[in-house]
Amino acid sequence: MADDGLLVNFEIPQGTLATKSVLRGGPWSERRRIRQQENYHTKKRLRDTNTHIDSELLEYVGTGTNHESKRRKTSPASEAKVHAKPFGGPKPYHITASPREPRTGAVDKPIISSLFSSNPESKTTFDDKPIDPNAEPVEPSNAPLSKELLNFTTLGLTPAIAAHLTSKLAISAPTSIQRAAIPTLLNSDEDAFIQAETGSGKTLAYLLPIVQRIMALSRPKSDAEDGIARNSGLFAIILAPTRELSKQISVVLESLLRRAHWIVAGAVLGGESKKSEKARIRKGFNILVATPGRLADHLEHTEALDTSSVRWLVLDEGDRLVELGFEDDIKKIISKLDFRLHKSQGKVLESLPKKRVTILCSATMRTDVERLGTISLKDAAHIAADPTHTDPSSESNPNGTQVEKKFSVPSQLKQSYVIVPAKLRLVTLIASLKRAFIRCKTTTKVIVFVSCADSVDFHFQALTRNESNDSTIQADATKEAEKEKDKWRSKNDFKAKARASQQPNVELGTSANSPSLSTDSQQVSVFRLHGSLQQSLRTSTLQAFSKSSNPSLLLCTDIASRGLDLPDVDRIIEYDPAFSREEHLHRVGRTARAGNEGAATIFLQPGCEEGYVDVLKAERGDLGAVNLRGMTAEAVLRAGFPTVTQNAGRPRKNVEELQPWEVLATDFQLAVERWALAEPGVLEAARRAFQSHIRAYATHVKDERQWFDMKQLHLGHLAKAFALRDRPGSVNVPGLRVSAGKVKADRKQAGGGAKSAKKSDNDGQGGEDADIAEARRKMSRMGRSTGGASEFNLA
Ligand SMILES: Nc1ncnc2c1ncn2[C@@H]1O[C@H](COP(=O)(O)OP(=O)(O)OP(=O)(O)O)[C@@H](O)[C@H]1O
Repeated sequence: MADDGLLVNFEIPQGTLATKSVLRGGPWSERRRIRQQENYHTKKRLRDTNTHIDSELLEYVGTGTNHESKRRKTSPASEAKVHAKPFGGPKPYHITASPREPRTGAVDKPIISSLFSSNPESKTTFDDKPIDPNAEPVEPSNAPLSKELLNFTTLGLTPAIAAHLTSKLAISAPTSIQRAAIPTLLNSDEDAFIQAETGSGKTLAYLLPIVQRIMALSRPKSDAEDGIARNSGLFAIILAPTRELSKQISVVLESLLRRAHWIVAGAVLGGESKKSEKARIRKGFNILVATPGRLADHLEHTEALDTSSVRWLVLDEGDRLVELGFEDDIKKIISKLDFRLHKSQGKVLESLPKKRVTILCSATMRTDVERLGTISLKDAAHIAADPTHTDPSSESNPNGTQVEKKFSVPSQLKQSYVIVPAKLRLVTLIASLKRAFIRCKTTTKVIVFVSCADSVDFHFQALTRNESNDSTIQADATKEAEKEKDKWRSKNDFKAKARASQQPNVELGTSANSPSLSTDSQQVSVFRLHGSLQQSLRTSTLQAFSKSSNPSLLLCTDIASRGLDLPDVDRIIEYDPAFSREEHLHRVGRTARAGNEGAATIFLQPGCEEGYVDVLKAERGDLGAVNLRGMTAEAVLRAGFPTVTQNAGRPRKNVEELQPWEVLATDFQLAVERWALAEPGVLEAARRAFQSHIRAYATHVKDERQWFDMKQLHLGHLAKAFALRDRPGSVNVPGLRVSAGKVKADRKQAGGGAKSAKKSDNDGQGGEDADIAEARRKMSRMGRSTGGASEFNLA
């Protein structure tokens, strides 16, 4: 029926695993002979059931070596449980090995447990109502408006710029936020706070008025003649939190300036040589895009950087700027700009604002943005996409402007949540990716968000592993298990720890093909991205993902959640839920941009995490009935691991060859587990990922810990999702890949929400510390000591 690797769906005849009789009396050699005979017959009976049981499992459930059976106090039958209540489907029986408490002095043995047993039940009731195919499609909320009704010239842009937008950028009508922002920024010198949902075109909303007003400063009389030059002064500074986002803004700006080649824009982003940046600054820029740290540095040390004529300071992704700890840099920048403007006594430049205008941009609104507003804005206008859309929770910010607390996802986004027991997470992820790539006819791009860099690396390896080695690995499984035992024996060896910490990572590229997701007719490429990669790699990886003509998957941390405008992304999978609701909104906002369609799926575990479904429902309001669906893991697995008859693309096979989805999923899981066991580098990556994942889990913002509660995590089950057969308590990977300073910044970055939650805590002690302490407690229970990996590899 099945090959060697399968361990589910076989029936165990009564008495197969009967308890052994206890032998007393007689010579010891006779007792030993009888026990050996009994072992032999037990093995034979199991073989005679006409089923194939995974050999590793067989050994584990009690027919292993004499050494093992001698060592055990409990009988084999008491360790093997026969579960008559499987996960969904017909009622096959599963044999699972129940985890045992570690014995002092004994070598821990790997645990192989069935995927489909002992899983917690979901309390969520799923709406089985099929989607009405004739239902009216939902109007996109971030799409351009009808060009018959409105175009850019009616908003006050010059015909030349409007024509350039149409011919070079294929943009002919403004979006709602552009309709609201462009006239205000063209005609007034007030500070502004631009708030609109993801993918609504906020970048052009502030760039277009700035470019037009600089172009109007001194137009060239003819095409042959230039107006202002690059050394005429720096008029606008745009700050963005990440280098990726700054680069992206630079690209959009450059494309606009093709219409005004005499205006020169540049970028100082860090990660490049300061010397070459200084040389470019000396030549002069009219518009500068920068990351705050690098700009503050240049303002301090580069004399040639003259900011006396700066008339715009744009803070893009304001909340992220604060979250990443740039508040002090921004204060420094603002005070330097104020001082130099004061010294120049505000040179009058016709068409430019009389004073410096600060524009703060964000898709979400929270305390961080309000604080940044207090630092940077004065009497700011609040520009929202739809001014009629006010929320009862709106309140005044410290500048007296009305701010909208409510923020939602683009209306056309199709959202779903899957309730997945911890053990099934990996196979369900694979199933949902297989489904996404097989279903699509054209190039599709999927982004999978996970909580930490180590988890990105492990899943990248798992998805790109060479499956053709699986059979060799299976044949060598016993040998590898022995090797593994040796490694476990030496795990307390200091030298081994030191060696491991010196080479914590296998050499990994940032892109590769995925045999697990590819089919005969289409290759799927996988990319990985996180903050621990070198900047040049990050840039090239993003470019390669954007330009890839294959169906592609980007595995990443929240480093890719903000502002990035990657083309053709059709699906977001939040494999690990975001640390805060705002972050979740930014993540799902990488799809369904500018009126395009998109889908987003979040993985939640049964138990307290299911409470998050209400947050999703509240987020969608009335549209939830159409655009929010709940699914069981079983439904996703059935779709992703289809039996032969379900798989319409392949020729129909004999009935005997049909394999249920549970078997295919188990097959996949066992293959990944064996692969991890067989390769020491991979095993370490899996353990590291598991460890970092748990630590990262503790950084959910305080308000959301009712749904993401460390105490309710089942570590043993979770370990299976990282292909580990280890007892959680024995996972203790020493060594950190990032420096302490970087980790501090990373924690700030990824746990920013937690940080703000802590601030809002009245007693200031707050849940963050308590939860991190809980993570530590859990980890120390897991590993007795945290073994140097005392921080999160989050970035
Ligand atoms: N008027 C328009 N018509 C069509 N497409 C547009 C228009 N304005 C912007 N876009 C496109 O919409 C996409 C999203 O724009 P942008 O990155 O500025 O969104 P955003 O609001 O800043 O999103 P986020 O909050 O995620 O950063 C870009 O690909 C951009 O080219």
